[in-house]
Amino acid sequence: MSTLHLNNFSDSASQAIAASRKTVAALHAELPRNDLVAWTAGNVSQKVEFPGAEEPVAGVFVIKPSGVSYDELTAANMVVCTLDGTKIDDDTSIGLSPSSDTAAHAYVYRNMPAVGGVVHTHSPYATSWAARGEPIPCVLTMMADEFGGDIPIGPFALIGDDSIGRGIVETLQDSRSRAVLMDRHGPFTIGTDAKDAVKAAVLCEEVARTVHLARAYGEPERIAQHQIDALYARYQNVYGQKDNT
Ligand SMILES: O=C(CO)[C@@H](O)[C@H](O)COP(=O)(O)O
Repeated sequence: MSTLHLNNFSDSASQAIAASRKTVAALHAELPRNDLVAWTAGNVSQKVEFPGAEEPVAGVFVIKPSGVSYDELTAANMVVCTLDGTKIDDDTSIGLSPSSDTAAHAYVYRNMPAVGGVVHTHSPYATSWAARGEPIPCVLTMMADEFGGDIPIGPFALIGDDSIGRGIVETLQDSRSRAVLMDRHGPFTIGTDAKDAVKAAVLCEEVARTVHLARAYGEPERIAQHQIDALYARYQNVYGQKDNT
């Protein structure tokens, strides 16, 4: 744990961290609710950036503690880490370790500045594609909309250091996809914030399941590239509500 304490941040930064802890705790409930995880095997994080120079670090991220039941997750036991993955003194117990995927989340935040949220699950259909080391081909309009093409496979990597994070960044940095299936491991998704990354995790599992079911009756055909491009452009720019605030 670093010697940095929550008290070292300004009131506005502390409030932003507190709001993120609340958000991230609540979003973890979406993982079991959408059948994306077994037991405690999945995690959500969100980055909090401090644009001014007055804070002790440029940013932190909030992530769940490792191996704690989703029912027991609250804002108060969300762990706060600096962007190198070190837990700060966040008023949680000194023995409460962050998720075992913390180094992977930290690497993504350090190397993909536009990413504000990261999610990892072992959702069963997406993980079955990962187990085969097979990308999910873009055979559904929802895939073109949300992922802009195939959902790629990332390299095989061991948990515990930067390896998984490096694999995620290498695979997604030049891709439109917000999901990567780490080889023989499972999906990691990214978003502008934690909610956006959770949405990508839910939709990744949905398309993994649907394409799997379709393949029981034959090989579905990939959508033509120009149609994928048109679908992606429309969905990214027109779909949903405009934020007028
Ligand atoms: O891949 C694995 C375990 O097989 C990890 O992703 C863990 O399942 C994450 O659990 P937490 O440490 O986040 O509770």
